[in-house]
Amino acid sequence: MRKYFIAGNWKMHKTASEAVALATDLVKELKAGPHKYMIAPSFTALDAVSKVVKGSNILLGAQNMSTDEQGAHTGEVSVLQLKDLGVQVVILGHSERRHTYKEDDSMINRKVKLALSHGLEVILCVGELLEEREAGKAEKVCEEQTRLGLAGVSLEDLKKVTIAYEPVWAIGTGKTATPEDADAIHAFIRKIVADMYGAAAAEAMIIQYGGSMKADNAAALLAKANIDGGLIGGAALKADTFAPIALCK
Ligand SMILES: O=C[C@H](O)COP(=O)(O)O
Repeated sequence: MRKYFIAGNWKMHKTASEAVALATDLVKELKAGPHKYMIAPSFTALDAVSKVVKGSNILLGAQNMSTDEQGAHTGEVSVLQLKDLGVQVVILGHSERRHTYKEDDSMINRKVKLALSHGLEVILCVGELLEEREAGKAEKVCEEQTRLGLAGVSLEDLKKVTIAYEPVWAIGTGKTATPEDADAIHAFIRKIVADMYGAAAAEAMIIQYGGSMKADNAAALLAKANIDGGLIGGAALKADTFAPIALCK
């Protein structure tokens, strides 16, 4: 049986007490789960959720991080502050950060390198907009975001990186890439990683799919050779919609 990396990105949902309730349910439900798991609550709930997942098989993730270790960065959260709360994984370059908050590849790359230098795992998100897909540029966009996001990352540190392919037009829209289309982009991203780091590193790279992944389409997506897990938004907000994905065989 393949071992997948199933991650929940709770985005800007849930108060701390709601987050604790969901995390408590998930610790119970995923206890014997066969896969690797992560949940990423809002910054405001990290401390409380950290105490719930401690000692469980669920890693604690953050949804973003500052480019700098400390300093005059009003409203930002640093890698040291995340580590202080027990965060083990950080999602970087999510399309909502890229497109709504205008984070560019060089900023994302600084964050990737800073997180890795402090021993955090990174989920680096890449993915094209609808107009880019329609213009035949999906591969070009994913290649650029992968190459620029990973620039300067050593082969050793690459072991702590997961790539999440999230076609922006599929996020929160109910539209999912077909398993075949998603797999083709995943295979393409793997080729880029092979070109940058060699075949063994590319083979070992976990590439998650994200974009309206739900219990009823997860199995078909995860059956594809190049889809190694999921980064799940909407369906991660309830135990009874997340657990069936997380426990899939
Ligand atoms: O980080 C998660 C993705 O943006 C997917 O979100 P979604 O499952 O709500 O489409």
